Amino acid sequence: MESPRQAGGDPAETTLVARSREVPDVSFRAFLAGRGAPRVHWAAPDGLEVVGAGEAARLTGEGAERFEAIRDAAETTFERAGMPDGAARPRFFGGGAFHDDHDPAPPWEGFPPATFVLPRIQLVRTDEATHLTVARCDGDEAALARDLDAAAAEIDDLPAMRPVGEPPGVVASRRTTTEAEWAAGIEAAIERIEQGDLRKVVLAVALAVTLEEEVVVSDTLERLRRSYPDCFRFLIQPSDEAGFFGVPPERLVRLDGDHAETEALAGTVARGDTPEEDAALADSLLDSEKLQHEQALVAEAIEEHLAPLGEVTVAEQGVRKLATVQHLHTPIQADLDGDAHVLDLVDALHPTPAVGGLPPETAERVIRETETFERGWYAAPVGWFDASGDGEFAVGIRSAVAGGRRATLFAGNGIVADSDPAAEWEEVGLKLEPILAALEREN
Ligand SMILES: C=C(O[C@H]1C=CC=C(C(=O)O)[C@@H]1O)C(=O)O
Repeated sequence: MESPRQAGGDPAETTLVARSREVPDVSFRAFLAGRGAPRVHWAAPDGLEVVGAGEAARLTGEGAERFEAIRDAAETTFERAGMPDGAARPRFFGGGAFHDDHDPAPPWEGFPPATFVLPRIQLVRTDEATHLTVARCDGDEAALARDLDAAAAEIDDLPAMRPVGEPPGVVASRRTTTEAEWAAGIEAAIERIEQGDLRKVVLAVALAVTLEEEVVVSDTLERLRRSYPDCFRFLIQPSDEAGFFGVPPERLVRLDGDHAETEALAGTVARGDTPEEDAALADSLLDSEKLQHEQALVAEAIEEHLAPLGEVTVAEQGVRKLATVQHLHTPIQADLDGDAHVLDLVDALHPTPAVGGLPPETAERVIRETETFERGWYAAPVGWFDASGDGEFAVGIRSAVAGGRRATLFAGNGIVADSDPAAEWEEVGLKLEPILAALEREN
């Protein structure tokens, strides 16, 4: 495995310093628009919203131990740091690819198997206040004080609101898998399930979209806020060429001290056109043996992975309603026995059978053999961690990678013994629809 790298040199030889101050609330998209890559945007359903730009430190890892290596390097980076705490504390933002041996070929240029950036400038909004935090990795406190003054002056000049521009418009869109290939893949997976060497696999499609004009990814994300109000929103933009963004309804894990929260989200039906139809569809979701099985495998696997780490509590199952689909949803919590870093939990949980399958190794092999596109960071962990190892990660679904006049959207479905290829083809369409709509112009 390649060892993790840090901008500015070896983590052991850098001194991270950071400083913060409260600032007036400004438009986070205006902040992003005025700065080059790398850029990040993170918004969680609990109200935390962060934008960051520039790179005080970057950690990159490869191979099966990519997250462990990043955790170790981050601990060294933070060891000698003098830093703000509370909401304004510096955070590393990033994630990894679905497969740990990912090769960053197009459209994934700039997205290695795992990478995290600690931004030079970070703006954090909570329910209470907005804070500006600046960071450097050369230990130069005097320069840091000047950075903070300069960044605060720039923030002062930003507008409180920024209108969302026109969508780029869609010229053409094409699934990179034909319906016949899709059906053949599903039938082959079902055969393996019937033979007994596979229990479930999540197979996905990519939708390649050609845009009329260059996409402004942060505006696209803002448009999606309306269709996905209670979801995560993220943007990871390592270069000006491409940004990975999404509105995942699914938390991979959140760690706060020794308390971890996650969830099993799987099993899908459409939304109804009327409240009655919607409720009937929700009932059919709850009553479906197939969909209950699909989700139970996810809940059981999560429980199994967390059980050795502490006491696990599984809450009651409910229905999670989104713009075009509704899912079975079970919140899961764990009170951990020992000290853990959120990246340890990411490592233990990814990929859950909501995006991979069971047994995990067989499912990953089937995914590689069947899918006709590169998953890249789709369906993989994306989020942040701080100096104490706390953090939060979403599962990078309901997502796309976009830059210039090109976007690639992704969506996948859990396949079990009684899956029907035609119904599954339609279901991926429902999952792709909101992001596609955020790129389209109204006629
Ligand atoms: C893999 C995806 O969704 C997962 C999460 C919820 C429901 C799913 C399903 O019903 O198949 C998937 O497991 C995706 O949106 O790309």
